[in-house]
Amino acid sequence: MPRIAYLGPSGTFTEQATRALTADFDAELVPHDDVRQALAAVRSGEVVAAGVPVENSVEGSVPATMDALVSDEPVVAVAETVLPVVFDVLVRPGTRPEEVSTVASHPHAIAQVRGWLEANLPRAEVHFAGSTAAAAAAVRDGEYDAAVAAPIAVERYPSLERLSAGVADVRDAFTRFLLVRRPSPPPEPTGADRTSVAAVISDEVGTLALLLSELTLRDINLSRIESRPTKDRLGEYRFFLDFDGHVADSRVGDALAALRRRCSEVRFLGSYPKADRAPSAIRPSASEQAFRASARWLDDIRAGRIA
Ligand SMILES: O=C(O)C(=O)Cc1ccccc1
Repeated sequence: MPRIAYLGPSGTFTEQATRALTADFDAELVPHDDVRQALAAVRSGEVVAAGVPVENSVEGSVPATMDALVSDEPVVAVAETVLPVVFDVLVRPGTRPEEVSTVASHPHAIAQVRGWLEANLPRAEVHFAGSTAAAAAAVRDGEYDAAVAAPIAVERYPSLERLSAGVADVRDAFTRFLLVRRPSPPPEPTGADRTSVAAVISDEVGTLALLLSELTLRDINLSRIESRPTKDRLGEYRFFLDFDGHVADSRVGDALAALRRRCSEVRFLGSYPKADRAPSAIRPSASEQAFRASARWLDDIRAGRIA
């Protein structure tokens, strides 16, 4: 049975997402304390893949995941899923709100319940944990008084109870998760795919604008752009781009080759079916057919076949 790592311990949103991402086959899910360790297990071959949180509709990207994706040996995403995110606030049985002096969770969870905490636990000191379930385990162990956790956590930590359920400052928040593995041929194109890359650009006038133009010119819809310092030099940034299309699509392959020429470093982070399965709208001039026809036309010219 394939072993698949996830950001644990048991009871995280990432566990829920990883179960959804591996629903089609039997897998043994292995919790890891942070994303870096989960990806290290992928890189070493200890597991075949890992489920990791990547971005949230309220709080944006998960920086630990961005950094872990581009450090060390290459890894690629092969699938994504999106989960709605609402939280439970868990306490040891009998704890009353006025007795809660510390509350812990993953930074992304805390960011999404700040308003609720101010209104309901205004005196509680906030602590960050490696994951929502790590916070629940710490409450069980008496380290903190309350945890902001995923709805599945109360089943995994039966010695805790809900102080409040369905907590979220912003209704309809979603988090996107990726299933990541060692490089292998990407999944077949579906017509509704996403491609992720990380590119380091040189510190010259207009480089970012030119990079983006390479996508625009080919009708490629950008769904995310995020920068993180390369950590090598002050002012040097790596841009994480997610855009519609599959590396097997001519327009995407063409754009990737252009990025490779323009950037000092480009890391391909995968082409995989979009969770919403929504096909992207492409003008006829950027269709596969148009790209292939124009390539044939050029080949003909080069071979002296001019009609
Ligand atoms: O800690 C978790 O449960 C995670 O999976 C990370 C996370 C945190 C907050 C919202 C979504 C995912």
